[in-house]
Amino acid sequence: MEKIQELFINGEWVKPSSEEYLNKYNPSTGELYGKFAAASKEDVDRAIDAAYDAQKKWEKLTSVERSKYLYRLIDLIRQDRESLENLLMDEVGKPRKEAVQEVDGVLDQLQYYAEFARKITGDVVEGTKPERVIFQYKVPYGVVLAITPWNFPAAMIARKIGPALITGNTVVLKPSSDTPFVAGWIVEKVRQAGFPPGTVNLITGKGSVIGDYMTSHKKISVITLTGESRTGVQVMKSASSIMAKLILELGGKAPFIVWKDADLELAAKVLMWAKYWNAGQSCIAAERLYVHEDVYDKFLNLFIEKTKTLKIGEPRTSDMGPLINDQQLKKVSGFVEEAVNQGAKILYGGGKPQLPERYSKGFFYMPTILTDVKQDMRIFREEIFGPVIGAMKVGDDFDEVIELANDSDYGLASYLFTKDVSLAMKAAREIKFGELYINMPGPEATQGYHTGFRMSGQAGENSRYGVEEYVKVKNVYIDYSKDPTAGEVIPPYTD
Ligand SMILES: NC(=O)C1=CN([C@@H]2O[C@H](COP(=O)(O)OP(=O)(O)OC[C@H]3O[C@@H](n4cnc5c(N)ncnc54)[C@H](OP(=O)(O)O)[C@@H]3O)[C@@H](O)[C@H]2O)C=CC1
Ligand SMILES: O=C(O)[C@H](O)CO
Repeated sequence: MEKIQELFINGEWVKPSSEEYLNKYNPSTGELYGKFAAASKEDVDRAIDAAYDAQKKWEKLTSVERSKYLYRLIDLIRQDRESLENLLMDEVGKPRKEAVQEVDGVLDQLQYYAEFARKITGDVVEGTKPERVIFQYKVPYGVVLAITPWNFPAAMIARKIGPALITGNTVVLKPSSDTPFVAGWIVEKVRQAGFPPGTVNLITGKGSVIGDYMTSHKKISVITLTGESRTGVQVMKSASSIMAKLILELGGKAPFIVWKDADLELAAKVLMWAKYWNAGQSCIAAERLYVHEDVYDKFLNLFIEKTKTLKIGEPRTSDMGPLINDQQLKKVSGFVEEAVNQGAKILYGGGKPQLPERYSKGFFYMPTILTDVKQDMRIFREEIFGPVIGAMKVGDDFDEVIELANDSDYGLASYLFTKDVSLAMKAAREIKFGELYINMPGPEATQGYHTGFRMSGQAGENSRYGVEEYVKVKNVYIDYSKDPTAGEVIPPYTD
């Protein structure tokens, strides 16, 4: 039976008022996978109105009462996790192990935020006189517009609705048009968990069509977007008209630095994760390889040998699946062609893999390694978001390597492999990236603050800092003396 994803507004599954639906294609086969609702502006208004009205009641619950809904949601997801794993393999093309890992991440994040009950505390600060006091309350903003990407579609939703809900905000969720069914699956669990109507609403549809309307809607107080940097720029422009609080988790261009004293086996193994996890479709993926000249050839040969062991194909029986859609496939192959035209050389991969007929129309691309890449090539400047990496040989000047790493419009994740503690601490100080992984793989931990410099976004998610992004500090001043104006400078001043 054809899969259809409807909208979820004020506690009910509803059809789009336009009766219009958009197509979603299976990335492994290129075949039509299902259809999802194309919400109209009227649908958006109804969803935001529902969230706005529900929020007034939701914030009056205690955080413990709100957390009980989250714990019920966690149980419902855990009980039915296999169907979400299957959906991630089908809708995103994720290999089984990564689908299991993502559902673990959903549960871990929701648990982390539910445990913030009773921990969202304000302050009581002394006033300017003995009988004055200032109460600093941490209060919810109101309605949160959560806009999510397709690459970790379930985990990115959990990372937004978790902190938004526990702090007393309500949510309108706009998922990627590449993963509407994962979003629908999670929202159905929200419904089963008994969240009050309007607490969480689902609006599907093209961001390019309804995005500006949603992000300039007067009843929206917070916009949390995970997506491309150019989308973040567009959202900033549109949201400026309502001065919404922005949480922007955007693109990455992670440098992966292998120093002359590195454990090469460890670095190569970690690079297998940092480059091929989710077929390289990750904001923290290694996107630029800088290897010390003394170990360059040895390390690249080691990495190529490991890359050759990867099984490419359909998600349930392979190590690496397809890219998400045909547009991404064209974009990734374009980076490789352009780099070769500019003088880079392909050491391994390039082009589509040979696959059985059923998958021949899937959006697959070979793991690809290039050498002789230059710092000014587009493959080193812009986010590839695929299983492709260019390598550059670097000399013995570590300051220069830090400069090369920081020379990027992006500043999210970075990686360094060295046994020299002083070099590692120097990089920790001088690298201008939100995350530096030293001699280890990622991904970011729920208790780590996931944030980036420059075009990688602003504010951040996860950790207690991520929770604080969803509350505003409200200051209430009280003077309980007999004469609150005693000694104050109050006109008139002249007799
Ligand atoms: N920093 C981080 O933590 C992470 C960052 N990312 C980044 O996300 C990107 C990949 O995700 P992808 O989904 O392709 O990113 P996109 O920017 O294409 O889309 C992200 C979301 O924004 C929506 N959108 C698109 N245009 C607008 C608009 N004008 N107004 C409002 N919303 C809009 C999209 O809807 P629609 O699909 O309908 O276009 C989608 O829901 C990569 O750049 C990656 O680095 C991914 C994961 C984590
Ligand atoms: O890297 C990403 O794309 C997400 O933050 C998952 O780690």
